[in-house]
Amino acid sequence: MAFDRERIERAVREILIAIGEDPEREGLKDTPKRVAKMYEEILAGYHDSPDNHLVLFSEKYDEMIIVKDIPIYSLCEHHMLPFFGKAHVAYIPGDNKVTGLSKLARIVDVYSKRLQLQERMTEQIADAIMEKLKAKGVMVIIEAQHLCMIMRGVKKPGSYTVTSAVKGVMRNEPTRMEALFLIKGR
Ligand SMILES: Nc1nc2c(ncn2[C@@H]2O[C@H](COP(=O)(O)OP(=O)(O)OP(=O)(O)O)[C@@H](O)[C@H]2O)c(=O)[nH]1
Ligand SMILES: [Zn+2]
Repeated sequence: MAFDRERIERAVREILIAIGEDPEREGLKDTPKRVAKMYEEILAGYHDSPDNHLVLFSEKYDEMIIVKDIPIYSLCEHHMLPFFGKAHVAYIPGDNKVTGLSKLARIVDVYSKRLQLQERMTEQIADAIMEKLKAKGVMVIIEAQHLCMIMRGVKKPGSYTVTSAVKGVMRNEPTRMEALFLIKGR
């Protein structure tokens, strides 16, 4: 389904009324429009897929490739509040096929710009790289702070959630250790 901006505008206007605000006052009159436009941007992943980004090219390289500290911003599906932090992506190419480094970050965006669970997003990124790149192995680690745990509910600022998805040969102990060392070492 296409992104329905007008429907979001109507819904946001309803929320403004429901919380006791005046949707016609100057500061708020364009807010439904702004929020709809914002959702279109930060939830753009629903209309995107790794296929739109993954350009493969041949390179005789069969060692590990890591792009680390990729900033991520997503929305938790339970509260629609942001969670944000860093993603680290490591893969070992198969068939001497690699992709542009920026494309790994683009895949992170495809899955983070949706209503998500951190665990699911981590798996989806790893599966996409494994499958589309025909990689021999993949490790994805995401460390994030969830605003739903910070500004409401249990209110635990400073807590981080770390998730990992490890596929293929990356599951072998020495390879896994090498990836972790390269990701964590500065
Ligand atoms: N596993 C997982 N849980 C998440 C994620 N984002 C938010 N949550 C949790 O989803 C749960 C939803 O729990 P509920 O009890 O249905 O909602 P709630 O009453 O608002 O829960 P509290 O946050 O404990 O107040 C909470 O424990 C959140 O911390 C995520 O990415 N992964
Ligand atoms: Zn939440």
